[in-house]
Amino acid sequence: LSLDTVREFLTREEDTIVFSLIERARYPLNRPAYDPIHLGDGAGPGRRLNASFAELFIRESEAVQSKAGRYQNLQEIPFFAYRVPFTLAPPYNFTSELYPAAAFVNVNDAIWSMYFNELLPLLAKNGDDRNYAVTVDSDLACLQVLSRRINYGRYVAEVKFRGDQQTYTSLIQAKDRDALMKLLTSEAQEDVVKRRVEKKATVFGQSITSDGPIETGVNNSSGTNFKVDPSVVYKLYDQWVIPLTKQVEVEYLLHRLD
Ligand SMILES: C=C(O[C@@H]1C=C(C(=O)O)C=C[C@H]1O)C(=O)O
Repeated sequence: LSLDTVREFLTREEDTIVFSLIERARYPLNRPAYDPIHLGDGAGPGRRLNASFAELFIRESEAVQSKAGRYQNLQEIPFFAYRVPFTLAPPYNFTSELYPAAAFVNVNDAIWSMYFNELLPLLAKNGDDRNYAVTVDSDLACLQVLSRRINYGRYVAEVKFRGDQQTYTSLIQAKDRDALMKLLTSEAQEDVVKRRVEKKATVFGQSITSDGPIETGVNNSSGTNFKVDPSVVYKLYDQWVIPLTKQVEVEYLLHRLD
């Protein structure tokens, strides 16, 4: 584990993030999939479940993946807690570079509300095609990769801690969040990441034909001809992905000496 290898991991996740956003952007907003489910035949008051179709779909999907051992790998953190035994696959002992007492740190609740309340309205056009299962399956793919990328801040923090144990130790002992945040921040690196991910959205989001040049998109600065608006991807990183990753880094460090 080195700063180069953790940054390579984050760079590769950008590809998965851009493609998962492209998939979600194929479908309209499909609002009813996110409203609390109303059971009943319309004759009586019915029964209002305290969950939406999206939430039930994600919970059930995660439960299957939990049984299959997905969350044995500490890189993966579910949005819901499961007590289902891990029974669908042969046991495999994942090793982890994380400090055990800090490995639990995650910001999945913040990712969940950011995704549904802020990002989704920017990604999907208004409309309802009733294609709810494939739509929320694409939401799940987005949520899983965003969670993996952002909560990977634990690994980034571990590397930074090992690289400068003395300075980090005194700031952790002083519980000085602001100084920790400042020490782990690299504005130059953040700028590289944001510009690269925006460029990936312009490259991956073009329509490819067998003949003729690839559309460069230079005349499409509004983003309307791309499968996902590159400026939305830039904004996603600028406002949410990077700040949340750094929040994970700080929280992890605060538990690094527990
Ligand atoms: C992840 C890192 O830590 C911080 C967060 C970054 C990010 O989320 O992309 C980039 C630079 C740092 O400010 C890093 O240094 O690579």
